[in-house]
Amino acid sequence: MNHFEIRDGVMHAEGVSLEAIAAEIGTPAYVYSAATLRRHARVLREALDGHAETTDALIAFAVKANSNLSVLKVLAGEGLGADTVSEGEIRRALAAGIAPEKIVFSGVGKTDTELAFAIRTGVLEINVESAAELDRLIAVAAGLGARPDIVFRVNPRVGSGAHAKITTGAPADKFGAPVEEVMALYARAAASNHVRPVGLACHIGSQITELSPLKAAFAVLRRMTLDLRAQGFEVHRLDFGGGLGVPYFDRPGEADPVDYAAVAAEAARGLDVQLAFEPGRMIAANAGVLLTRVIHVNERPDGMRFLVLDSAMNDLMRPALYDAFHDIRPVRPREGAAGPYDVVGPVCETGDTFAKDRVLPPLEAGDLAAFMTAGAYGATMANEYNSRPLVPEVLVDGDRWAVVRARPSYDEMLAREAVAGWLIP
Ligand SMILES: Cc1ncc(COP(=O)(O)O)c(C=O)c1O
Ligand SMILES: N[C@@H](CCCC[NH3+])C(=O)O
Repeated sequence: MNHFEIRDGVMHAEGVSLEAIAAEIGTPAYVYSAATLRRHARVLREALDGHAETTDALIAFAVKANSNLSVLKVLAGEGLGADTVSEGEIRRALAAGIAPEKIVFSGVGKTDTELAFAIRTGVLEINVESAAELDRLIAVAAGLGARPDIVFRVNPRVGSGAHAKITTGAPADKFGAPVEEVMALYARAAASNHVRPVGLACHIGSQITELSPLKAAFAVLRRMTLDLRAQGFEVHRLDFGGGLGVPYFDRPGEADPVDYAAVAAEAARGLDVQLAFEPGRMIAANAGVLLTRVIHVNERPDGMRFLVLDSAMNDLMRPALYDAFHDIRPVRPREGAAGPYDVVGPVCETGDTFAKDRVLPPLEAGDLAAFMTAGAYGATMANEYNSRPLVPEVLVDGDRWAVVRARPSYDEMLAREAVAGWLIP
């Protein structure tokens, strides 16, 4: 079921008209559907419940995809944990009521301060990505008299994802340690009194629409588990990462969570391990839209036709960064023939182009439109370039809605800065 649909001629998020939201808080604004978030969490949980190996798996939502406290709270209510990559994300997960035992701490460059924070918090596991990090973690844990559980993130040499900038498992990617290195690091960690190696992790990329690369990566972890056990090491946790793709409506084919669960279950068969998954996009992407208004249509004598929106690359960076496709739909569709537009924002960059030659239904100055599939890596990647105030976020839940991140006023934006004392006469 789609929770963003046209009713009485206007697009609604669940029971709330997007026109009503725009009238009250202005545009641009992200709007999330709590029902869609819950549905996606349940779809994955039910798929995992289909196999003995995956039934008790931890679903740790990748906070980087959408870190809004209300979104995390909705997902915490569904029993999800959190995959985090910074102290800030751990703090967000905790603030949303996610228990430390459901928090995974990943990332290629965790600082000593962040590692100490994670240890003191008592997170489920720290995913170690390199020899350099292992050494620092051992020193930090020794200083605290602690012995955290760690999992090694393997770079399985299987890269996948919709764009070169979002693969993470190819040999030259900065993520994870090569298989042979992990085998050596595992022994080094097991010999330390300050970390306890308990398993392996991988995450090979994002917006993955075919299961074969995931299957290959999971098979690497399976083989390593058997090899490590044969050497007498304990391996009881496997973290299969995230990466599952979603429909962006430009091309067919997202991976089916039921098939995904089957692939994961097969890889873990007979291993008697505790599994974790770190989905981000799959949970949040289609649970959000970016609501925007047409500033004007610039029809030039040279034939170019620009649809100039009040949202820009600073609000939704994916098209500029990855040439990503986002479906653009009128909030109140008009009668008339569709036609091509170059869809742009007001930021002073040629790259501030959402789509070129996109055939869209008629749109006029003042009309509202929605970027679909914007609930993941939208608001979290937004910034204030061109001194455009940070885009606000709204959560809809049935007939209720609330602003869950307010648009800063210009005064608030300026108040974060200061003029150095010596510059004031
Ligand atoms: C370690 C890790 N886990 C999980 C994710 C979430 O990925 P996705 O949103 O594609 O599911 C990411 C981001 O790609 C990641 O780097
Ligand atoms: N931010 C990216 C995906 C990277 C995921 C994080 N490793 C996107 O919007 O598609």
